[in-house]
Amino acid sequence: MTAIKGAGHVWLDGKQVTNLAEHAAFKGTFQTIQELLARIDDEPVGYKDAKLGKYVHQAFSIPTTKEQLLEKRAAFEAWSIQSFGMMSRLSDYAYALITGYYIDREQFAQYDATFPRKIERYYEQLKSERRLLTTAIADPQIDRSKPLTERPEHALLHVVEETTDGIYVSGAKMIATGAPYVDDILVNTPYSKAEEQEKFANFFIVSTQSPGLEIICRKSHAAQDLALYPLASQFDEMDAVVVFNRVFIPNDRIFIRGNAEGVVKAHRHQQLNELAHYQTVIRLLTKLKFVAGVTTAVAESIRVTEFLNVQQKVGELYMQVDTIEALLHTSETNGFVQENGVFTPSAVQLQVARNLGTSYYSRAISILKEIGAGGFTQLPSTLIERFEDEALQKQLETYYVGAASSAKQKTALFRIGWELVGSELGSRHDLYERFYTGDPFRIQSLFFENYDKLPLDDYLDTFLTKIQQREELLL
Ligand SMILES: Cc1cc2nc3c(=O)[nH]c(=O)nc-3n(C[C@H](O)[C@H](O)[C@H](O)COP(=O)(O)OP(=O)(O)OC[C@H]3O[C@@H](n4cnc5c(N)ncnc54)[C@H](O)[C@@H]3O)c2cc1C
Repeated sequence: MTAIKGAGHVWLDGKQVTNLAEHAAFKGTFQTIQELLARIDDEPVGYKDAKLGKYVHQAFSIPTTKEQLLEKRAAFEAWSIQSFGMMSRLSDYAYALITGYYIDREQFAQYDATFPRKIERYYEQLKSERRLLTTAIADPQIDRSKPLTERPEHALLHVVEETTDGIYVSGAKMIATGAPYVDDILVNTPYSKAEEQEKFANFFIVSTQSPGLEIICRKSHAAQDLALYPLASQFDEMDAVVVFNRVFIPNDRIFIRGNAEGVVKAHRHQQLNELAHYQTVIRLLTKLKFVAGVTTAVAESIRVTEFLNVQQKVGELYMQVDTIEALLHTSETNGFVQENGVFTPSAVQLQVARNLGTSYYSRAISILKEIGAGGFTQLPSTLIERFEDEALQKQLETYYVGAASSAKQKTALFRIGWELVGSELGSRHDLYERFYTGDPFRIQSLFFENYDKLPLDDYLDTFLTKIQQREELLL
């Protein structure tokens, strides 16, 4: 079994956590990741790599046909179903990202001649060692109104010393989801800074064991009791700020060094990487199905399914699921073999799905809240069977019973609902789905920028020509 090492310097509640596997805030998720990793040894999550002679994650496969792409889908689905879509930054996303860079490696040689060789080596290492990887792109929120050139040096991650073996960097990055659990973090910057750009324009991968690298965790949303907190006890993937105090990055992990255009290109590549987005959309779909399933069960448990307004709301959740499913399906059907021989899902539908996801999830949670209503706060603070008074237990069973389910079944269901709509973990997921893919406002403008507008122009021309022809006829 692959052992998770976790990061070196992890800070929670002002204290350094030395043993993640045993710490209450990390234990459950640690176990979950361990179980997911074990599945790489089998299909559909893993495939046998011919060169290595062992199973590696499907995220690393390079599809040349639609069938091979669908094998990837099965792997992404298997991991996300096991975690109900609640673990968003499992390394399959980052694996797909690196696979995308690996496929297009020659494109980046113009920004750094060493890129192809280094990414090739890292891709092989990641695949073979089953290293865990996450990403950290955004700089800390200090004063977003200031143009980059006016931001203080500490606000942007920068090089403080260069040696023949690598660079020392200082500064911070927000946010790296899953940082305490991973071996490496991919660090880039989404823009170019005109002045002294070499200092700021670096794309590298840092080991979480690096001296000077501090992982500053947000408050833990994890819980211990599986029966009371089925989600928080297994799936708090944690988010963290990463502080760099003169962290050494060796040359072989610096993919683009001091090239402003190159780092922006690499960031755009992340924003447009179909294989990585394929994973995110599959994960989103799983999560929306989960919420739709919980909402249906909640509605049925109190039999409000008879009311039209409830039917309409739950129906909206099914439409969300079917819309994302249809987009995913179309991206596969419209997929094509690129010049480099790689079968790629069509990008537009994946981007639409990602963008819809930023508002769909909060809408789904809002619907679940409206349907479960007061039922989510009527839950006793512990399980009915844990009450010390047996007579009261019996009595509560009659009050908490559902229309067609026992009190035990119904309260267990509402506990999941509460975790989604009312817990800290639930709020974090709402925030995550709005922002994980970047600022939705700016991502949508990127969509505008990249959209093929020509067919729309052609349509308009057709209409205008028709009007003109009619006008001429009427003359
Ligand atoms: C739970 C969670 C987990 C995350 N995990 C990761 C991760 O693992 N890896 C990673 O790289 N990132 C991660 N992110 C970060 C994510 O990429 C950013 O949140 C996202 O890019 C938005 O940036 P920001 O949070 O700095 O918001 P800001 O950029 O500060 O935006 C705040 C508000 O101001 C507006 N605004 C700011 N600047 C402009 C501008 N120039 N023009 C117009 N409007 C503007 C925005 O529209 C927004 O409404 C995560 C975020 C969350 C919430």
